[in-house]
Amino acid sequence: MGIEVAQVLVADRYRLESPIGRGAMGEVWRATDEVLGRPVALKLMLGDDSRSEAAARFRLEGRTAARLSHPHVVAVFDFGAWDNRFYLVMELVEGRSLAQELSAAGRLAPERVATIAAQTAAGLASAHRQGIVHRDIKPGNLMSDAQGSVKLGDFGIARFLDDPGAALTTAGQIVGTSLYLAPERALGRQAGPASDVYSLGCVLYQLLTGRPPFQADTATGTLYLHIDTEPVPPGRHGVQVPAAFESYLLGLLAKQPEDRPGAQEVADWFNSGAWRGSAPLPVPATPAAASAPLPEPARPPAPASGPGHRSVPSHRAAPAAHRSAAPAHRSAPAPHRSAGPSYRSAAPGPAAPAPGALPLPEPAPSATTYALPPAGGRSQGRGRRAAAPARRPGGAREFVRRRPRVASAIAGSVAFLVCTLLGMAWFGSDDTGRDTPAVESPAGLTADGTP
Ligand SMILES: Nc1ncnc2c1ncn2[C@@H]1O[C@H](COP(=O)(O)OP(=O)(O)OP(=O)(O)O)[C@@H](O)[C@H]1O
Repeated sequence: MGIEVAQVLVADRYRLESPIGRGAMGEVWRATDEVLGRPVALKLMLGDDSRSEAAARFRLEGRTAARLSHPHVVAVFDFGAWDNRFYLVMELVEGRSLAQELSAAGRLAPERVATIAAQTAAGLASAHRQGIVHRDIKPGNLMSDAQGSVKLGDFGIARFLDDPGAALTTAGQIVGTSLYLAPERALGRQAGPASDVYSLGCVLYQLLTGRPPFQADTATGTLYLHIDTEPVPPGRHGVQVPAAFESYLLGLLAKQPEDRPGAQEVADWFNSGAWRGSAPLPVPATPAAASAPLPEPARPPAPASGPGHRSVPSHRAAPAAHRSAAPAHRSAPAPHRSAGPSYRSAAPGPAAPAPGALPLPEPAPSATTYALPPAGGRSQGRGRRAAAPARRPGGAREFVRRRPRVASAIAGSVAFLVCTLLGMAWFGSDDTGRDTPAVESPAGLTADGTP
């Protein structure tokens, strides 16, 4: 469905020059705006069904990007229909995507990744301030211009926080790329700004190490890894990354959205140069963290498990992994961030040397829609089994810390039950008690323990 003849004039204004590339929804052309006499990028929707999801994505992308004006967001100039197809006219980014940059280099030096982090986070923060969640942060959607400046593009599956209905997500489906999908989204919850920050963390991790933090051999398996497996610290992949950079990066990958810094905070931190710090960021005490063994690498998971395997990501799953393994600051409570000191307090130090050449990373898949496995299903054992080793025993204390109200309600119920039983025992010898109706405990059990 490509344009066969170049030099086509779209909407009497945009002259198509040469194709740049093609994504799932459209083909992007280098074109000239004949009215303003400037080069532009023109995305032409594939197919001609203006009622299709692609059309909705196109409209959404136009509407979304039109709200934004930021040096690190690809500007959108125009949107319309021509020859039964929608088109979107954008700022032409003369350069390449970070996916291409990564493919060429294998992995990028910390200095470059820090610059990318600061710029992308700044672009993201501007979207978040407008109430827009991008939802598809990945290397292919980050473009680098001739000066190496990064621009965030492709708002085709973005979501307006004030208009959830605008998101192109069918109930029970998750839109995005599994390699970069935040745990809360893998669990079927709505994306928020923190979900973008998590995705950015995945991208930065991949740029530094040449591999994404989580990857199984199926998309669903990857989702489970996001939910309950701790990322391997980048340094353990043989990459020389300043300690402050590494621990901050792991903070972006916190399982709980509230434990991640905001996009503007990320931009400020990287801009400050704090990432060069040679000491890890101060963290709250989690004794097991420093010496914890490496979690199971997020690599080819074990074969599918048999019946009875719990395949549905439960909301309890994430905290279980959250409290395990390496990056201790992940367990920091939210105020840790809002007060601002910890992530930024590491003094700038000498930059680590750039890593040498390494094997090429695996190509990133394109945006995909996933359906969550049905509750109680058992077909997704592969990723789940790979994820399982990340769980650690001894979660009661952490549960109390994270869910104090639930914990105190449980404790109250138990105390009530114990008192009731003690009372029964105390007065049990009295025969008058035989006519007393059974007392029902909060747990729904009678005093003699029968339902
Ligand atoms: N404004 C732009 N300037 C220059 N190149 C662009 C621009 N927008 C997109 N491209 C390039 O055009 C190609 C296709 O982009 P497009 O956004 O359609 O798809 P994608 O992001 O690669 O995949 P998908 O949309 O399926 O996730 C990519 O190589 C991208 O880098």
